[in-house]
Amino acid sequence: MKIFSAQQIYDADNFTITKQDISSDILMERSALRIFEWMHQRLQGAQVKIHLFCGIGNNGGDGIALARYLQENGYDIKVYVVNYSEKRSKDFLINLDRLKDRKLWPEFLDGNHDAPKVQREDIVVDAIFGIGLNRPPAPWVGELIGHLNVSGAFTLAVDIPSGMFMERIPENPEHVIRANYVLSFQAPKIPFFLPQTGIYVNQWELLDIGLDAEYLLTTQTAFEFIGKPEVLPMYIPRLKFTHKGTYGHVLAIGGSKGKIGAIRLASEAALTTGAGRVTAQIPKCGYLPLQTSVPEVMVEADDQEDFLTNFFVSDSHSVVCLGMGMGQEDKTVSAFNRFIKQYTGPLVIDADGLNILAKHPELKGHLPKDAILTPHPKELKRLLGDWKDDFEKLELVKAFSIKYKCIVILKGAHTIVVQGGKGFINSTGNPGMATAGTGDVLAGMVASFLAQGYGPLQASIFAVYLHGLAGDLAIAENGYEAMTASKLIDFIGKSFLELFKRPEPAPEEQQQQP
Ligand SMILES: NC(=O)C1=CN([C@@H]2O[C@H](COP(=O)(O)OP(=O)(O)OC[C@H]3O[C@@H](n4cnc5c(N)ncnc54)[C@H](O)[C@@H]3O)[C@@H](O)[C@H]2O)[C@@H](O)CC1
Ligand SMILES: Nc1ncnc2c1ncn2[C@@H]1O[C@H](COP(=O)(O)OP(=O)(O)O)[C@@H](O)[C@H]1O
Ligand SMILES: [K+]
Repeated sequence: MKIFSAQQIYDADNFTITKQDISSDILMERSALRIFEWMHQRLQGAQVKIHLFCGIGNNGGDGIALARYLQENGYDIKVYVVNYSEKRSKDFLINLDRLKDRKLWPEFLDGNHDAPKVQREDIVVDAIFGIGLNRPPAPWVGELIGHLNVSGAFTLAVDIPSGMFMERIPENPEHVIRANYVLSFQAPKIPFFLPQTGIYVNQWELLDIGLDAEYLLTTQTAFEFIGKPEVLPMYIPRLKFTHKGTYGHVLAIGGSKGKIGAIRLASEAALTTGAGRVTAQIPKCGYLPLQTSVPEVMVEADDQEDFLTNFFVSDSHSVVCLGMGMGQEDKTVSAFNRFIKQYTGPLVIDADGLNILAKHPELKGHLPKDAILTPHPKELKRLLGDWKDDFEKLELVKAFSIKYKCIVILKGAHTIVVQGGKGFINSTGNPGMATAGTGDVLAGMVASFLAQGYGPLQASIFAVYLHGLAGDLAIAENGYEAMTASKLIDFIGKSFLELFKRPEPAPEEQQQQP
């Protein structure tokens, strides 16, 4: 699913208005009606107090139009106009007049009076600012937002929480609505997925307001949101007359004394994701433990007891996945140095592989084309240096990916796969996965898909999605706290099966079946 910029949304509006030959207030009417339907379906006429805080732009206009629907259907509402500017939008004014025609007079707030009282059991509709916010709210508006946040009332944000920018972080973190629910028009917005701004969005849902399908389909976006519909077509079915040679050979290089488990997790994950064969190259101390714990993995031990001193890659290996638990001993760094200068095949670099790259920036130029790097935020910082905020971080990653022609899997609550100027934002996963070793599992899964013939971008996106899905299935059985990386591997199989599940048919469809 595409994630549009604010400008692209405005363009989509204009395109739709011209093509459908409608006036702009029709789009506002559709927006308000969709929100009303959503609320009415849940509230069923309940007499809970609904406070609508409306700005003076189109977001406010949506709120004002919604108030009309709520009033017509007998809801107990109170409408406030947050009068932060004299530049009221045309469609806001049209809807304000329609409201007044119904003898509904909003209370105008200008910061000179106490903020309205809102009880815990009330509902707040936040329609103060939408995607048009371009500077921090005036202090009194910010304080009003803060006041609503502490009220404890259920807060439903229209399109985007007020105070949230589309392209930067807020200056005052208290001056952004903390929405229980965001009803966003047509497409999700990028700040919903970044750690610094996603905190304001508890849950979100999309409402279709009928923006032009051709525009939506043909417009290229900087980001995409990855769900099942995007991932399913990537799947390569396994054919009958295939054999283990068909599914590639992953060489997992890493491990050091006390960290052999990292290689175990990556190798086992690679096998469980479908690689034909997996070989682990590890220091001697891990030979017996690895052989006995995962008998399917072939093990090649280094001469050194506690760390790696040599990487041996042959033509039989289709993919190299390295760095997990590897350490950064001088001789390991030298081995990495020799390897990266001559290896040109498919490559996944994780953990200490990334740390070595960060300490020896001259080696970055030797990355093979389409190498896949899987940093968590700390590893990324070592690699790229610091950034101002999450938006700048994304720009830095994009620039890095373009410069080194590599793919960066930026791990987090919403992992983002970056290739060139484009980011693919993952939809699966949960905080239960914030536990040691889950990143090693991901590295093994990416390598596995590469070995099976998936393209580098597809392997990255597919692995990230399935890894999160396995996490979601695992917590459904184990809860968040008891989740471990090993359990995650146990759910890789089920996550494939989940992928192929069809949605339950609706009751009427069931009846029609013979
Ligand atoms: N295609 C869509 O998604 C549609 C969106 N609509 C609504 O339109 C909204 C965008 O409306 P607008 O562009 O009018 O913008 P907003 O309603 O978000 O903001 C109002 C206006 O105030 C000004 N402003 C920005 N920051 C300010 C600040 N800190 N203090 C004072 N004034 C400030 C700007 O000029 C801005 O246009 C969307 O979020 C959505 O709610 C719908 O009405 C129609 C269709
Ligand atoms: N809050 C979260 N929600 C979803 N996924 C998460 C969350 N925290 C961590 N993860 C996922 O767990 C993995 C952790 O990787 P990493 O930090 O490298 O762990 P390790 O180095 O211990 O293997 C990543 O894939 C990340 O996306
Ligand atoms: K809003």
